[in-house]
Amino acid sequence: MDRIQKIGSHLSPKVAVLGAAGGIGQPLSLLLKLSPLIGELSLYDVANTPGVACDLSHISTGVRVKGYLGPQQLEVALQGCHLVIIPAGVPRKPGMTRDDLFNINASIVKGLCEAVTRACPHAWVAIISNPVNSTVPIAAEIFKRAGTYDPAKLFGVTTLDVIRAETFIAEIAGVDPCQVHVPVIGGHAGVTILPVLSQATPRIQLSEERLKALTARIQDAGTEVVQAKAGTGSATLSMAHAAARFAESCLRAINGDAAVLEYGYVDSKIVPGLPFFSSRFRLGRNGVEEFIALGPLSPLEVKGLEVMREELLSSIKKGVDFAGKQLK
Ligand SMILES: NC(=O)C1=CN([C@@H]2O[C@H](COP(=O)(O)OP(=O)(O)OC[C@H]3O[C@@H](n4cnc5c(N)ncnc54)[C@H](O)[C@@H]3O)[C@@H](O)[C@H]2O)C=CC1
Ligand SMILES: O=C([O-])CC(=O)C(=O)O
Repeated sequence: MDRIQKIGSHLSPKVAVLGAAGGIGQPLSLLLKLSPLIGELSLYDVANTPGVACDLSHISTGVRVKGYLGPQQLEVALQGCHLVIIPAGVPRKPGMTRDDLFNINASIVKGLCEAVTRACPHAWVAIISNPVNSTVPIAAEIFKRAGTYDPAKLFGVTTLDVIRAETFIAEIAGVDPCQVHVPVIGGHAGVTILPVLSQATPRIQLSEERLKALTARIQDAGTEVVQAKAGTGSATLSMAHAAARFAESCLRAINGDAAVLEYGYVDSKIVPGLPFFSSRFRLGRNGVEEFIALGPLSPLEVKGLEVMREELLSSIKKGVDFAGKQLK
């Protein structure tokens, strides 16, 4: 009886993927369809969602799948959602920075977040669309203006940086990536991505030159994929896995697990002067419930934190200014 009540008291969360028919959206939706933590999957895009939803709906798991197409169906798609994941927007081509995507993706994220304020104002929102360093501050401004902002429930997804750092360190250390833990802090673009290699477990002993090279590889890993894909897009499969891992953490917390540790780019006071910052936190039912201190940084990492400051701050300001102009 006790067990039945416990199970019965759990939610069967409804999760929306906005941009569900895209390069990230499709494999992410597939992974979410396989999740035991989800009751309903709401797939929204401006193209091709009926086909993606129909295809996924034939997979024999308990997750109900519905597809929604075009702006007139957006708020219907969002009704009752507990978690909204946003990979909508254009990806990079070789030679572009993530910031080059701002002009198109800022408006897309703004429009989607406005719909969230009307249809599911209490949902957790996880933003994948680049430039994450700016799109998350845009979302925050939209939510503030609507009076629905809960800083504990808005995230930029930086899990891919953590996954890459785990993978590259595992290669060097010759261990299973599952055994690696490494903090990756800051933001999600170039020098704003700061792997804290001095805190990696298992400990890695590398010369300063090799530490710098490993740091640079983690910072430039997105570009490595963009170049390998040669004009057809950026990371999609590894990103889908990363977003599914992040979503699982959110869903565990939504369902009452108060001991979930994650990384994400959030409204933060952890580094004075940087109002959005990615670091480790503990999730609970209410979202981010506790920030984990950064811990001791090596001289190289202290320098990395200083080097990122200007770029991260200017990306945050760009997002806030954009939202301010749009909302006038
Ligand atoms: N945070 C991260 O670590 C990462 C972020 N990204 C970013 O994710 C975004 C998506 O990348 P991909 O899936 O590869 O691009 P994609 O072009 O394959 O897919 C994007 C999807 O968004 C849809 N879309 C466009 N406007 C929309 C709107 N207003 N409402 C709903 N859907 C809309 C498109 O129809 C398309 O299906 C890009 O901005 C990319 O830079 C990519 C990899 C990692
Ligand atoms: O590099 C890109 O444009 C996509 C991205 O954010 C990543 O792969 O980390």
